[in-house]
Amino acid sequence: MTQKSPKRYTITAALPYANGPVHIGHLAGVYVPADIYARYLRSQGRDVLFVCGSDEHGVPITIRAQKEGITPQQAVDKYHQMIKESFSEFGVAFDMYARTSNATHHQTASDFFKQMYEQGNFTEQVSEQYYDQKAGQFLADRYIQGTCPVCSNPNAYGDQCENCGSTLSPSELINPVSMLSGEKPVLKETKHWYLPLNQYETWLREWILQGHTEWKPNVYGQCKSWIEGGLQPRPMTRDLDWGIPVPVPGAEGKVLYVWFDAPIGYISSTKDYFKEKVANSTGEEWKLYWQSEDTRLIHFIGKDNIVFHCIIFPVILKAHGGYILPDNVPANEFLNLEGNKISTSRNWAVWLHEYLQDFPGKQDVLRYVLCANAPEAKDNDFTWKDYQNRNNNELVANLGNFVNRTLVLTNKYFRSKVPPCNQLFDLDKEIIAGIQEFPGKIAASIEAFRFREALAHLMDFSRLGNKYLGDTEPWKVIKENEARVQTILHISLQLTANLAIVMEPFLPFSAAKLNQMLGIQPFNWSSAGKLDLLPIGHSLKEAYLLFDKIEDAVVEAQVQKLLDTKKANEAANRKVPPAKAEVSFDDFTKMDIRVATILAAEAVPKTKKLLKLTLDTGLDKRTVVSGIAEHFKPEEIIGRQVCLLANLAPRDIKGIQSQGMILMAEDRDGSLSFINPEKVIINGGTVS
Ligand SMILES: Nc1ncnc2c1ncn2[C@@H]1O[C@H](COP(=O)(O)OP(=O)(O)OP(=O)(O)O)[C@@H](O)[C@H]1O
Ligand SMILES: [Zn+2]
Repeated sequence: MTQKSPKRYTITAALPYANGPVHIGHLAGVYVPADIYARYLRSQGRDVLFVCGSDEHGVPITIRAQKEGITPQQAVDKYHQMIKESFSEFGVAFDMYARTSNATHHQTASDFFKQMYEQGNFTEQVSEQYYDQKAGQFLADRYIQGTCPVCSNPNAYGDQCENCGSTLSPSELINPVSMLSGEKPVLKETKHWYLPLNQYETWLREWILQGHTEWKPNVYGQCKSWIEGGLQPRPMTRDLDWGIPVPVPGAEGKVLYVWFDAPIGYISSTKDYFKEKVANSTGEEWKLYWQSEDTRLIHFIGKDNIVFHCIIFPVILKAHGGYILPDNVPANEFLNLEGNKISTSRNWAVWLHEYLQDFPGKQDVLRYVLCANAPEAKDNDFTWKDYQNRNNNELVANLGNFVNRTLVLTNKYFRSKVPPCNQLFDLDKEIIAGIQEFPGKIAASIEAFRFREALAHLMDFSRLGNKYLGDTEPWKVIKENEARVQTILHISLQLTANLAIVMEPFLPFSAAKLNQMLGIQPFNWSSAGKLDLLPIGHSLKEAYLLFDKIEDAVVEAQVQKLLDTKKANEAANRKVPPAKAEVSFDDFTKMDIRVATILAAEAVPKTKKLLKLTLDTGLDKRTVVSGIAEHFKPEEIIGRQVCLLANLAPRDIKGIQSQGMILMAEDRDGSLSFINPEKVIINGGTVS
């Protein structure tokens, strides 16, 4: 049950997997909402610990390392550093960003497992698994390739066929082959430790289905379908050499399942925080954030992590004992990019580190767009056009415009000193009521994890300010009634100072700039709604624009980058042409294929594709017209040896008689390559 006023908050954001950089899907799904929530609670003066770190174990890391010819540790070092830096530059204000390959985590996860083992929380089960005798190693599903039983794709993996999308198990693959050695793997018995989820079904029903009806419908619905679908025991160990060794007898060569150790990473990260960042830590403070009933634990994740955070990790915590359980898991659905699923392997993403490079100083624009369009209830699409529109029409035209007009007019009429508030009319009282009400509305939406709604209220708050200036027209009134303008700008300035408070969780960089222009130290949320944040006579600092317009060319360049990716992907996916019908050996021997040398080459006038070649075939000198002009310049190919189909019936091409055809191979991108002997052969040498 949600506690009304917890003493402290532990906020976790999904551990990013360290086999690639962070993209906008991760940000919109997890890190932007988590950061807004943590910043908001801090501004409320609550005791908050916001932890994250890199998830560095598991099979995909070992596969990537093998592909790149480096060790798994080198692979995770590279991405951990990159992810950590880009989060920090983007303003994600973690208290701690740790990593699961470090000593604190290994110890914590290992102790966790050991205690559960000793308490008898696991069941042991022996099963047959594929084993590579040459490599001396059991094979994770991803390490086995074979023919898909569904579509006959020869390169299906042990867990999945990427051609037809079928979920597979290794035993279903036809002709399985180990990706480590290329050998045929054998079945061998292996023992694993299972978490008997089925034994927790009644408890999960009570705890979630009855006790947490307030969870988001997408989260509650997924939990319900998992629980009602019948929970099965899940192995918590793997046969692998990268990870945390299973700390029990008879488990040599086995490591903890990555989804056993990763969520414990939140606890290790908390320990690291006190160890590394708090002077004179007793080493015990982390317990308050994980074991004290008056702490509220919130997990921010994307939808594919729901089962791990709502079912498996809570069962682990419950079985271990002594830990609090998540109070809420406000998981988001997925963000897509320009109509397609974001994908690291297909490079279909806007990468955070590239965005930071391409759009320096524009962290808040991306934070704004990702929150305004967050996939809170259903999958959503990011487009560059929408990014540009939201910047130009909302941040520039609404928020930036109001702040700028207020500051510029105050400078112009009152030499940047906060003017007094004089007689109030109904119009002014409405705005004052707005200043008093909006912060509470925004807060309520944030507390309910409705970040899009909160941001919409924030923009309405600023819109109220713009409307006020539009309705009162201080630039006209100044000529006859300076006292009236004093009041208008006084109220507008108080609204601006309030905006700086409520903006901070969403747009921290802009809030800091605004505070600086206002010449004030940041106020916290308890001051929001007040009408005297800026004292009369207080001097403002120089004003500049909070947001700039983004031009078409800038977003077009980003769209072009994606189009280039699409092209490259299409080329990479181009299939080899299907096999032709069978021919007899006699048919083959009818073809007279020979080595020849190009003596001369010239473009065929009025054509784009054709070159006229003169060849020495050993038998004669002859002319061949070839469609390779788009791939080779005449001067490049003179002197080359080629293979020629010499007895092809002559053909008239653009008025030139072509006597034969040279052989070319086509690559996946459509580029051509000559077929020629590996060493120089006499002209006329036969090919068979
Ligand atoms: N497109 C997306 N939209 C929303 N959330 C996402 C998206 N992609 C990943 N996430 C979430 O981000 C968090 C971290 O993701 P993780 O590092 O595990 O990558 P992933 O899910 O393997 O993504 P990818 O395959 O794109 O690298 C997870 O909670 C995940 O649910
Ligand atoms: Zn298939």
